[in-house]
Amino acid sequence: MAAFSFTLTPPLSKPSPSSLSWTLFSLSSPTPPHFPPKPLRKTLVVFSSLNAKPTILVAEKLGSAGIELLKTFANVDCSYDMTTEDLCAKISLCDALIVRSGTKVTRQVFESSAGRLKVVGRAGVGIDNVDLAAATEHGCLVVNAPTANTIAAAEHGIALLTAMARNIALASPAVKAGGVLGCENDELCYSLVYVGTSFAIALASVTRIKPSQHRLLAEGSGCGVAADVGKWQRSKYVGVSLVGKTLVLMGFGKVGSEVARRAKGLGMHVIAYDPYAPADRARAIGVELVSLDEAFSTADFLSLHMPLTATTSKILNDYAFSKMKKGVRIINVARGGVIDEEALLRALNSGIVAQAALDVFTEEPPPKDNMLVLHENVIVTPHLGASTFEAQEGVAIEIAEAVVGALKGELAATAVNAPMVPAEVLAELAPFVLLAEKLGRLAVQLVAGGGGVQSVKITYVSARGPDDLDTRLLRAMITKGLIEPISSVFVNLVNADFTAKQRGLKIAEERIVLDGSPEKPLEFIQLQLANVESKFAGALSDLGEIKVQGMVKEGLPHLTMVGSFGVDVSLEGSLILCKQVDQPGIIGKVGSILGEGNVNVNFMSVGRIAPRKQAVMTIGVDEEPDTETLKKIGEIKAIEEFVFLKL
Ligand SMILES: NC(=O)c1ccc[n+]([C@@H]2O[C@H](COP(=O)([O-])OP(=O)(O)OC[C@H]3O[C@@H](n4cnc5c(N)ncnc54)[C@H](O)[C@@H]3O)[C@@H](O)[C@H]2O)c1
Ligand SMILES: O=C(O)[C@H](O)COP(=O)(O)O
Repeated sequence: MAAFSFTLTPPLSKPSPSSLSWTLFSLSSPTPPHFPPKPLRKTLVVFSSLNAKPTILVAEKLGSAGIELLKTFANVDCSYDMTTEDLCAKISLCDALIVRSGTKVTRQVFESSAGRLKVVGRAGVGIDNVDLAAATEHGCLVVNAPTANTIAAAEHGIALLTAMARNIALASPAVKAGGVLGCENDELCYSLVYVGTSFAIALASVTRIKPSQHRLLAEGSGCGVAADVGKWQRSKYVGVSLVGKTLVLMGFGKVGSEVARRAKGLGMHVIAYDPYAPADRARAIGVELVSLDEAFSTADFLSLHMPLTATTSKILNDYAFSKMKKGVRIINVARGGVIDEEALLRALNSGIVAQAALDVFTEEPPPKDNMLVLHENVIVTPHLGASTFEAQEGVAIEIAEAVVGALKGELAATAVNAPMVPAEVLAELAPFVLLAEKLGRLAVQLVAGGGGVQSVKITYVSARGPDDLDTRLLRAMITKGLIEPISSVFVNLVNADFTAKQRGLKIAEERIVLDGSPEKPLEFIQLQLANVESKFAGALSDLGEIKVQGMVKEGLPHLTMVGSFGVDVSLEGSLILCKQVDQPGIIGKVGSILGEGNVNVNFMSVGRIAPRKQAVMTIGVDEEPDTETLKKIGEIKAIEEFVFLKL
């Protein structure tokens, strides 16, 4: 009697949290997610909607062009000024969320989304208001709009620099209060902080105060503005020149570089501290990259252009100020948190820092009694760096395209928490991506016990050098294939590595370079699962590991090896693996049983050690055979074991 086993488990389709679900490939027809689309599309992470439009929640004001673009694809809910509670309440009804810097997208938001939120779009650069770890853990892609507000931010940096150097923010309201608005006894007086049009800064605050309160307020707050209203004080507002002065840029990325170009045009000597910036890019702009100590000790003006990270947090602190020249001037259009605000206040009061111009604050808006904001040598704007009409329209379009693209499953070029794979690389890798997932699905179903695997070795064999093959996508798809069939989690490119780690799945990758034509990115992929029992002994290698191997033929994934048996079957539909003693008539017998069961065979191949010795027969089937049909196959005498696998 033949020993046989067959599996109708585990279930491969999972309940979706809503009618909208994510798969890794777009569905061209409403077939179950485990059936691959044909032809394969160039997609990474795909939002598949069988019948409903996705819903996009826009939580902060976005340029109209972006909103219009979103509306062509989705239901758009523009709800501004929501509390955290409001946001958490709404989010489980939304597939995507778009924010600027004013909304904190916390872990609570992802948890409240109950798996529905698939894309967060940050309409701007800084993503410090999005909990990226939580997004990744929830398989939510985060995209940003990193380029459209660069120039606006750089212009704002220059505006603050020049406005500060020439006391414009202080002088302008003083003149206006006396000469334009008037400042009569007991009349209410408006104090406008206005930076000249030539520097593209508009208003900051409007304060209604009585003249009798001016001096009091000024003395109490340390702010010179109110006390000086109505005065034509030409000697008080003498500034400092920029030409020949050293401007230090902390962070030499997109904004930093644009500030550098402009500052050089003003005749400044520009140097930068940025350990990650390429020296040749700096040289091309005529900027020298210097050490942190040199940056601190040589600056006449120091302008911040780095992201807020654990390393940059409070990078300007007491130590930093102690290294600076007396009279240094600070500009911050990056993030409030890169400055230790209390240390800056001390440095201003001690005279080390002569002036500061701040667009961003640790807490936004800053509390009313924030002593930095009130300091007479500090000028402020309410996070206006990106706020030009042009930048906001650009950002809105950039983020709308990114979010819609991500929901459609297109490559997210501005993904923040997933690998960005260039489109041409993706196009080439697409069939291998499908192969990788199929091999993972197949391998895990060969494991006895349903407990999954603890370690997998992936071998990529290619004629290309190891540096020419980006395996992140392939690894993610193998992980998806290994984990999804035995769990209820959805794995995608965003959360694959995290999910593997969380489940204790160790992944070792090896690349073998073959002689041959490097036209194809890969010859084949092999998976080996160690320390597991198999429900199909024929899949074990000589070393006792489950081993499967596949390649792409004519654009389609093929299984080419099971254990030590060479086979060749297209990885479509489902698969029956039979181990038998090679002899005439077996293929016919299995074929007729399947025919009787109305199961269509799409591929068949036999791999054998030698004629009349043990062989593995692989049969690709379009339909799932019923239990009776499988039982009949198992009863064929020559068949030692067999397994049915859903791909
Ligand atoms: N105020 C605004 O409205 C506004 C507008 C746009 C950008 N920003 C902020 O400006 C900053 C820069 O934006 P970007 O578009 O130029 O970003 P970017 O990524 O192009 O550049 C950031 C640069 O900082 C460098 N950097 C990172 N860590 C560093 C460290 N420890 N020390 C020195 N340099 C470091 C990076 O190497 C990179 O070159 C970000 O914080 C962004 O959020 C603010
Ligand atoms: O990081 C950014 O892009 C800027 O800080 C702009 O932020 P905002 O979108 O809130 O203006």
